[in-house]
Amino acid sequence: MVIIDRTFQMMHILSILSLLTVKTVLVGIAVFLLVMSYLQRKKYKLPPGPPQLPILGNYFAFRKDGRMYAVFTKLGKSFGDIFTVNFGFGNTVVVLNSAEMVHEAFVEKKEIFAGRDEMSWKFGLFSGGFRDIAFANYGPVWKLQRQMTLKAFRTYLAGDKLESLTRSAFEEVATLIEKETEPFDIDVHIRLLVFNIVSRMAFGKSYKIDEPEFVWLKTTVDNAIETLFGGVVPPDVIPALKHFPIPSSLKMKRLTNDVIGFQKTKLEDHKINFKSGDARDIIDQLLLLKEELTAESDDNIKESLTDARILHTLLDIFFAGTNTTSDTLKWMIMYVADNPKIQAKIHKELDGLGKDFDNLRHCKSKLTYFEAVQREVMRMRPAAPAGLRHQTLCDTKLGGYDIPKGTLVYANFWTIHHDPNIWESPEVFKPERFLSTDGSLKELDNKVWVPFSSGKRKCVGEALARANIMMISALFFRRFKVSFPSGQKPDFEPSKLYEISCSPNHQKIIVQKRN
Ligand code: HEM
Repeated sequence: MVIIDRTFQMMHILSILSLLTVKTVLVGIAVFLLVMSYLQRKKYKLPPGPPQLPILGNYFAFRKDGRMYAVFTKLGKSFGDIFTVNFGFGNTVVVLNSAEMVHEAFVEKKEIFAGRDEMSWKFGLFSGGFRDIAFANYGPVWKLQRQMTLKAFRTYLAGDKLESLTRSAFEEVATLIEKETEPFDIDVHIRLLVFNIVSRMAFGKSYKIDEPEFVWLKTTVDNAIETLFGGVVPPDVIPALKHFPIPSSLKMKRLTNDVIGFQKTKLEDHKINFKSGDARDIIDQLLLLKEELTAESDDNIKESLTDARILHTLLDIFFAGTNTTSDTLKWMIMYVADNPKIQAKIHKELDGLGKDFDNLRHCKSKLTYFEAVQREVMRMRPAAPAGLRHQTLCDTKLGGYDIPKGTLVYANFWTIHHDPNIWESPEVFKPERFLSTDGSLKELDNKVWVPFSSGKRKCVGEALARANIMMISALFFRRFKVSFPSGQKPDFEPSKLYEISCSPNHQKIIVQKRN
């Protein structure tokens, strides 16, 4: 009896102690963060920002509207071109909120602002320990990996490979669209089309609309984007928590294992049938480049295309390349549907190509109005309106403020694209703003038109994305005419579901085959 009593007493004391420990740890963290932030503010002249709660920072500002760029834009009205904001749990970032500030940081000080945050547990997990392009820090291996990937992309851009696979992927999806006799949501068709182009390019496979692998891939890409960018996971606040079975961390791990497993099968299949002289797709191109690098004596060069790096480059292509391209195409369809005069001009220009339409990649100079429409869509609705976060690689200054080494930085491209000091009536869809009075295209000002960002970290897929968007939309508008059902108000408000992307809400559209 005495032993049982003692045991109960011990258990009671232990449970009180464990409660105290958790409380003490939390209070300790709060005090530590406050002291650190006070000391940092004293030592440096940091950009201003909204008042912050202890631990939670400005967490509640982001709870109301999940869209990061929208919150940045709102804060920018009070704090100007450069400010500091805290997502919570010490996750502080500096936001660049004007064309001047982004240009100074990403272009004039490009080497300093080219870093990525290698402390993040979730980005590290997803990128296999930062072995990809998007999350890896700036350095010689990353540079080479990026160059090799661009080289592999170029094999598609240089010849007719991209156009012929785009045409065949388009034909399959156009047949499905033609079957739609009632107004419908075109989301799944556009995504199927883009997935099929990207997956044919990456590993030579295309899908049917109801094929389980396609449905899985589409859902997984959405889930991964949501999980990766949807708030803080506990191990990113306290690294030791990565060893604990916390639901959000487990979800992240499961998802990562699933996508890595998927790409691994594709890579292993390719290795079995790989022939040096006959590169079938991007995996083969990368394997070929890897073979060439094996003879190199420089370890950095060899390291830039290990199997793990090829695998994670493929993941980047899917995660950074599919939703961005589909969202841009969906916005374009919506803007054109809402502007019959613009649609008529597009049809006239495309019809005027005659036989040249069979070689779209050579028609860019004849499609000036159409190009202006694409630029205007990407200005109005940039697919990644706040890009990915950068990190400074050494102490620097920006806009008169100190930016210490290791500062996390976001650029708000949305504000630049909607700045009335740069664009006349920025909320009006007006492709003509990109044209001279004689109808020729104005030179693009890459300081103010930045859907793909700028500097060292500029989107690696820009050329591929722009070629894809041009060809898919040319094929689409040559074949179809679009409109909104009468009485239905088009919804141009970007979805509030996504933190870093700018996606249209689901809505119905009428698509008619032209004569
Ligand atoms: C309309 C389509 C697209 C838009 C608007 C877009 C936009 C962007 C933006 C804003 C960034 C962040 C740059 C920064 O951190 O400063 C980015 C990065 C990236 N994008 Fe894209 N992107 C598009 C399509 C693609 C495609 C098709 C691919 C691949 C095939 C791709 C691959 C990447 C990669 C790998 C990165 C990381 C680059 C790095 O960290 O060096 N993107 N993109």
